[in-house]
Amino acid sequence: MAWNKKPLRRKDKQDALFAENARLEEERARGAIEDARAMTPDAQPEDELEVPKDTLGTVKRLWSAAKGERWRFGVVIAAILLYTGFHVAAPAYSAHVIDVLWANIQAAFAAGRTFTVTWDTGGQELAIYFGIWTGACALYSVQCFVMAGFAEKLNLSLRTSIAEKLNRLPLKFFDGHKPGEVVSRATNDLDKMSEVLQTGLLKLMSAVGTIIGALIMMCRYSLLLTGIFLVFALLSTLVTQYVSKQTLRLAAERQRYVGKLTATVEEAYSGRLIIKSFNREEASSAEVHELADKLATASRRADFVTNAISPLIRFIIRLAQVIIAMVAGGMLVGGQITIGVFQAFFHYIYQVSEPLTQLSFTINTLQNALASVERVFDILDEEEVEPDPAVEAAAHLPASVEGRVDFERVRFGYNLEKPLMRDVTFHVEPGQKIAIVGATGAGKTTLINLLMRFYEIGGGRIALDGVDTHELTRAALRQNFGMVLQDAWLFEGTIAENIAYGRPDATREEIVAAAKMAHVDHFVRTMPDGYDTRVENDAENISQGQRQLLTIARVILCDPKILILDEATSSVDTRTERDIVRAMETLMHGRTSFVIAHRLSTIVDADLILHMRAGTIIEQGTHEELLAENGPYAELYRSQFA
Ligand SMILES: Nc1ncnc2c1ncn2[C@@H]1O[C@H](COP(=O)(O)OP(=O)(O)OP(=O)(O)O)[C@@H](O)[C@H]1O
Repeated sequence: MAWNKKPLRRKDKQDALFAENARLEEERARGAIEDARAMTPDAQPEDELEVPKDTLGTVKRLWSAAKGERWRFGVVIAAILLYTGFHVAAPAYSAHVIDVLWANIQAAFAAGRTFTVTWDTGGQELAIYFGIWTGACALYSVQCFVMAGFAEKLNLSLRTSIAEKLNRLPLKFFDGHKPGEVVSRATNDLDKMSEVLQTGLLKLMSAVGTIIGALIMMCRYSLLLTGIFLVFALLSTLVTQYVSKQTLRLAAERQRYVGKLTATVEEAYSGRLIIKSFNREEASSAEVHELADKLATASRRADFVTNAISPLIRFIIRLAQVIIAMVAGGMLVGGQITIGVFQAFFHYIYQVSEPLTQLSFTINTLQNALASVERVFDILDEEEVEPDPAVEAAAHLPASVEGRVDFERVRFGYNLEKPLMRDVTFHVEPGQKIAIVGATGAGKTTLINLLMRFYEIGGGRIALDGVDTHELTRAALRQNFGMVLQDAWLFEGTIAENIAYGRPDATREEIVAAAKMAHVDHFVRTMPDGYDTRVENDAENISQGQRQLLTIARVILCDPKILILDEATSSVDTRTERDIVRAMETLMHGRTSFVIAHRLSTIVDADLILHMRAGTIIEQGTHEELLAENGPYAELYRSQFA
């Protein structure tokens, strides 16, 4: 079912058309809970451990998506190269500075002078050293700033592509994907990508450059010391690799519990009335407590591994430093290295070991982000609706549409293997009222879906005023229809804006006139700010019946040629129901109207009744004709009114 209709609970319970409502209600409730679960941002814990299916392909595609912004990436690379050069040069130059200072100090002591730093006795070297670090800092800021621009522009362009793509996706796509899933692609996945580009990729690139440069310098100073360091570095890398896998696994476990707990709390919140009415409060809060306990345990483990393990890695590096200090100390005493080189070597150890400890974690995060990007591309690759014909090639409806509708041998199925409609034919004259009846799942909504071209037919023809709807643009077709559904959709905005949704240029007078015709003006005036009252918090303060009246006003304002009404059968009071019926009658006057009828009593005056079963029209005619035929409709009618 394409529309999320509200459950039907009415006095005429015996109505055979709605025998399955309870089951439907249950199914819808279940669907809503599943949707809520999918809406939880962290509902896909397995994301944490995901790797891309095609790393190279995804990177290439991301690169082509960055067209127009690649220069920024070029600037980042140049800044990283220069930064790495400065960064690696600094310790080597510091060795020179210390050796110069040390030589000057010794010379001053030998001459019995007090040593002071002047431009010629080390000042010049100190100034250059300061300049190198200032340059490194400046280049670091440049790469962060430009990379942020690159990542956010890329994010924006992909997000825009998704937003445009969603408009071109067929409804079939939305039937098969939970809303939370799609929202998560456009928000979480893209945010993850830009965050990782800004931190992870940047870190990775400058880490690789620094590690290579520093190791070259270390080898130039001493192969022996570098060898000792590499043994320990290898050990710490293995530990890091193992730990980062554990961290991700534990983080995934934590996210799984966060997801479960959020869904359970949401479920308990939305079902609070039912929970209370069945006295299940204790059971409900026990479930929440149990999940909260599990979450606390999972969080404790994840935090321990994340926080307690890095001292272990540092310990391995410190051990390396102690051993290197002992060996290097011997070399210093033996005159194989200078004091400046001694301290510079330790600088390089720091420069290599810090990024090394983070390298495998950074690589995991990058892979994870690429997997997110892949999911974004998956949406962008989804099959789109058949494009509209070009405006000049499209057929045109007459300037004044009359509202004649023809279904000719229409065939359709939601999936190719399972045809639903095989041969649906009927003819509607302008201004007629057509009632569509049938048991739940008979295909009433589907008929409307096809008329509005929400789905494409598999065969046959649907015509409006004799023009094949397939040859029209969807916008040209749909502008002739007004729909009033049971699930009256209001958005966050004022009441006036909600009424004027289809005609944002409508004047206040027109809005009020429409509201009066819909019998909702009185109610609106009782609201705190009248027509300027904001509909917020899912319109909880507006009853189901009032919402429906507001949507009727919305359609009245658009003055469409053809109406589609899902008869009001929601749990509204008798007076509101009378208002709705009257408002609908006003609306139907002089227009072709399709009414999805839920009660046979309201359709006896219809010009044409389409009785549907299993996707097919099994009978059609006026009420009298169908009674005279004495078929299934007559039987149904007699079962209700006998
Ligand atoms: N989006 C969809 N994807 C796949 N199958 C669908 C979809 N919408 C409806 N169906 C199936 O098509 C058949 C007709 O459904 P439809 O919603 O048209 O019935 P209906 O007569 O409007 O029912 P109800 O009175 O309960 O609203 C049902 O078997 C339903 O399960």
